[in-house]
Amino acid sequence: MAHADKARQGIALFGAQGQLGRALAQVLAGLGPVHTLSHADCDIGDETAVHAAVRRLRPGVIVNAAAYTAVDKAEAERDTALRINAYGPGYLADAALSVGAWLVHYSTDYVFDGTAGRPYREDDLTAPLNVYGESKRLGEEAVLARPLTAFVLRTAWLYDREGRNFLTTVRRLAANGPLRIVCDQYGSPTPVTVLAQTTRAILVHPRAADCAGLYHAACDGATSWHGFAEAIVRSFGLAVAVLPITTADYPTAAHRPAYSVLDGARLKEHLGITLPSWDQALADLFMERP
Ligand SMILES: NC(=O)C1=CN([C@@H]2O[C@H](COP(=O)(O)OP(=O)(O)OC[C@H]3O[C@@H](n4cnc5c(N)ncnc54)[C@H](O)[C@@H]3O)[C@@H](O)[C@H]2O)C=CC1
Repeated sequence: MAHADKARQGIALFGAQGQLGRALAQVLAGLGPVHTLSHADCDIGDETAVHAAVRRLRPGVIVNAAAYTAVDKAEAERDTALRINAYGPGYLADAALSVGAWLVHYSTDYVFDGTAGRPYREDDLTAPLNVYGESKRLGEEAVLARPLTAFVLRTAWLYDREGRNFLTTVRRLAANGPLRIVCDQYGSPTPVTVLAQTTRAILVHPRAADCAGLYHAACDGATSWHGFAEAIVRSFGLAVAVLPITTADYPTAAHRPAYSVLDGARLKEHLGITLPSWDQALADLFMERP
């Protein structure tokens, strides 16, 4: 079947009400009918519910934007994180196999321990530092172990102009005076719109069917949370100081990698797709809606 026909047959979008899910619903709309499923419509940790939803919709493509994303809370809720992030993707992969659908699934830079000292490639050793990362790694493995056309996209530091994320939090807290932000964790902030457009570019690519697998899909370049906060403050034109603090000054339940930058060379090599630099992507977001 030709590549574009898979999406034309219908896209079942799980996690449609999350920040990435909302962007995907908009960006994928032109490709074919998009069936949006929220947590209330289908719990991806419920194998029977997943199979029933997929049997009913018979999509050509399943896109899974549903996940347990509370990184710190996951330390105390391991079973729930595993149910949703490790077993859920396996159920979706089995359901995709049963109807011949492709599967797009998202994973995280937090599968790495942050000690590489250079951007991580897809075949670098994973060694998650926290339960969330561990649960996401198991989810990737569950999808990639099944013999189906699956794209597992590891992404990082997602944000949007709306909803609850780092950008909106910085904007809100800036009203209360100087911000204290961690300066010794490095990553690549990625707007959800950029990741949604990347997903679309993969699905319409003429060679997509031959290029299934694991890809790093985050914006190019890197910054610290402190550097990102400074850029956000500048973008909003806010007059507030952003003070650097260390990870040790801001203890959290979950340990996080110090350097989880993702190398996007494989996506470029196999599919010719590149993502913009993180600062260009932030600027673009403000160009769209000053
Ligand atoms: N937010 C970030 O910074 C990063 C996110 N990711 C990954 O990107 C993907 C999208 O993340 P976001 O949109 O930021 O997350 P989000 O937390 O905004 O959205 C997740 C959605 O999943 C839904 N959900 C939770 N449990 C569910 C269940 N059992 N069944 C069905 N739906 C359920 C939630 O209701 C929510 O709408 C996830 O796979 C996440 O692990 C990867 C790296 C960084």
